[in-house]
This record gives sequence, C-alpha cells and structure tokens, in this order.
Amino acid sequence: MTPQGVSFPAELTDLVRSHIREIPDFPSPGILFRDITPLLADGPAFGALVSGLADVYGGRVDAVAGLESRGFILAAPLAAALGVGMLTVRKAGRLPGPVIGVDYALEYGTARMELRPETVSAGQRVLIVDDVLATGGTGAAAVELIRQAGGRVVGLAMLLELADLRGRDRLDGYQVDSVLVY
Ligand SMILES: O=P(O)(O)OC[C@H]1O[C@H](OP(=O)(O)OP(=O)(O)O)[C@H](O)[C@@H]1O
Ligand SMILES: Nc1ncnc2[nH]cnc12
Repeated sequence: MTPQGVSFPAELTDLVRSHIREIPDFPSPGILFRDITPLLADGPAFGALVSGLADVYGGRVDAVAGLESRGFILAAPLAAALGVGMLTVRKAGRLPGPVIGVDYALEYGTARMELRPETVSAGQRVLIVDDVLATGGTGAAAVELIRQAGGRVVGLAMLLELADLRGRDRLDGYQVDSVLVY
C-alpha cells in the first residue's frame, strides 16, 4: 500500500492544540504528558474533532479499531459517525477468548495488546485510531494484530504525534495521519 496522507483543517489542529494540557514528569520523571481531558470535557470541541475525523475518513473504511484505553474514546464516536463497527484492541487479560496477542514496549513500561480475531472480517479495511503516537509500539502491535486477524490496515489516525520519539518509523509503509504534531 502506498501511504497517502490526509490533511486535517488548520482550524481543527488549532482547536486541539488549545485544549491539550502539558504535565511534566507524569506518570514518571522525564515524561512530558499530553493530557487530552480538557478536549474531551469541552463538548463543542470534542464534537468538532469527531466530525472532522468523520469528514476525512467517510467512505474509506469498513471498521475502526480503537486502542485501549484512550483510543477507545476517539474510536467509538468515530465508528458511530461513519456507520461502521468498532474493533477493540485491548490490554492483556481483558478480552474473553479466543484472542491473539502481541507484546510491545511503551515510552514508559511494557505491555501486551490483544484482539478477538473473530471480530475482523477477511479483507476488511480497518482504520486504527489512538490518542497519542509516541514510540509507535502500541500502533505497531495493533497493525500486527489486525493483519494476523485477516484485516487490511488502511491507515492510523492519531490525535497527537510526538515526533521526537519517531513512532512513524515503526509504522513504515502505513499511512499515519496526526491531527497535531509536536
Ligand atoms: O506510541 P507508544 O509509545 O506505544 O505510546 C502511545 C500509547 O501510550 C498511551 O497508552 P497507555 O498505554 O499509556 O494507556 P492508556 O490509553 O490506557 O492511558 C497512548 O494512549 C497510546 O496508546
Ligand atoms: N507523553 C505522553 N503523553 C500522553 N500520552 C502518552 N502516551 C505515551 N506517551 C505519552
């Protein structure tokens, strides 16, 4: 697949930027945490974000995969707005079986993501959605899971991208669209 990025309206990017809080040394020393809760708490801003994403991806995807847990908050309303199903990529031990799993490293700590392969149809065009692209470990794990389950990853939509952490490099060959890049 040739990655062809989509562009989000500048007003949407500005709206998101103005609703993100930056917290130094959370959840551990040296991490600058980008807090999306002010954006979620602002109804018109959150609505504009979901509408903006739906405008861009409408007609292009058959399912939206949300990555636990903050990715769920964005993926669920987007899937509903697009009229497609939502796939839940969950942290280890949360989904009843049968599941497939992939281990990965985070900016802070390690984790394992799981997916119920029965929720994915063969060849389904899946958009992966998450709030933050940092090292790319979570996104790469999700790509692997969707692929193993028989889905076709058409891209990854990220609310925020922390460019210094080069997560995009781990997603080489996939379309990665970020509303706001730091
Ligand atoms: O690109 P990466 O380095 O993999 O990091 C990005 C991931 O880290 C955060 O999730 P976290 O595991 O902190 O969980 P949460 O969404 O449950 O807060 C964030 O929501 C992304 O999913
Ligand atoms: N710096 C950060 N802020 C918020 N969420 C994150 N997930 C991974 N790194 C993060």
